[in-house]
Amino acid sequence: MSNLIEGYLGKTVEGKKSRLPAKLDYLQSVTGGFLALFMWAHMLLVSSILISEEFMYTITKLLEASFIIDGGSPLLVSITALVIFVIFIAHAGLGMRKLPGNFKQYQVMKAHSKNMDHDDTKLWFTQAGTGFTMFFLGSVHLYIIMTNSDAIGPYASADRIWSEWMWPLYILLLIAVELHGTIGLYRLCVKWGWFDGENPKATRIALKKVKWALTIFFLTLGFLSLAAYMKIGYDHAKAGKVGERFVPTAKVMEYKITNKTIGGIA
Ligand code: HEM
Ligand code: HEM
Repeated sequence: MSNLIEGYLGKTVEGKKSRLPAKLDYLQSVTGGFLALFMWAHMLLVSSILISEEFMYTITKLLEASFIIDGGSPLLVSITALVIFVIFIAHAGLGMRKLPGNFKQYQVMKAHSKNMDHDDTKLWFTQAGTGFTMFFLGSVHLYIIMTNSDAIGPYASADRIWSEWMWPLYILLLIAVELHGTIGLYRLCVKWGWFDGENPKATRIALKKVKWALTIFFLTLGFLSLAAYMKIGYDHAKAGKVGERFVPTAKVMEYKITNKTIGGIA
C-alpha cells in the first residue's frame, strides 16, 4: 500500500521521498569513473603498435596470461570484454535517465543552456550526444571483440581495421569516447568536490585545462595508433596476405633451427 501511495504521489505516507535517484547517481559516477580509467589503460595498450608489431604481439599474449597458460588464452579477453560490456550497459541505462525524453524537454534544456551561456552546461550537451553515439558504436566494438578475441594482434587487428572496414567506426568511437570520458571525469571532480581546495573557482579553471590536455593527448595517441594499424592493414591487403597472422621472431628462429637440424640429419 505504501508503495502504491509513493508511486502516485512521489512521497511516502510519512512524507519521505525515495533515495533511489541519489543512489542511481552514485552508481552512474562509479561506473562512469571506472570506464574512463579503464579507457586510459585500453588506449595505452592499443598504442603498443606504435612501438613495434612484435611489442603489440607481446602485450596481447601477456593479456591472454601467456605467463601461466602456455600460448595464452583468448577466453580471458572474452570474459573481460563481457564484464566491461555489462558495466557499459549499466552505465548507459543510468545515463538514459538524464537524456531529454521528448522535444519539449530538449527545447527547455537548449534554451536554458543558451540563456546561461555557461561552459559546463554546454559540456553537458556534448556528454549527452557522445553518450548516445556510444550506444551504437561501443556495442558493435565490444560484441566483435568479445566474440573474436582470438583475432587480436598486429596483423589480425590491422586486417579487421582495414579489410573489415572498422576504421570509420573507430574514428567516430574514438572522438566520442575521448570527449565523453574526460568531460565525465571533470564532472566527477566538480560534482563530488574532489580537488576543491581553498578556492574551488580557481580549481575549476585548472581542472578544465587538465581535461583539455588529457583529451588532446588521448585523441592524438588514438589517431596515431589507428593510422599505424590502417597502414599495416593496407600493406597486408596489397600483398594478398589478409588473414595471415603475425609470427614472433622467437618462433621464426625456433622454426629455422628445427628445420636446419632436421635438414642436417636428413
Ligand atoms: C552507451 C554508452 C554511454 C552512455 C549512453 C553514457 C551516458 C552518460 C550520460 C548521459 C552522462 C551524464 C550524467 C550526468 O549528467 O550526471 C554520463 C556520465 C559519465 N560517463 Fe557515460 N555514457 C556512456 C558510456 C561511457 C563510457 C564508455 C565512459 C568511459 C569513457 C563513460 C564515462 C562517463 C563518466 C566518467 C561520466 C560522469 C559521471 C557522473 O557525472 O556522475 N561513459 N554518461
Ligand atoms: C575489455 C574490453 C575491450 C577490449 C578487449 C578492447 C580491445 C580493443 C582492441 C584489440 C583494439 C584494436 C583494434 C582491433 O583489434 O579491432 C581496440 C580498439 C579500440 N577500442 Fe577497444 N576494447 C575494449 C573496450 C572498449 C570500449 C568500452 C571502448 C569505448 C566505448 C573501446 C573503444 C575503442 C576504440 C575507439 C578503438 C580504436 C583505437 C584507436 O584508434 O587507437 N574499446 N579495442
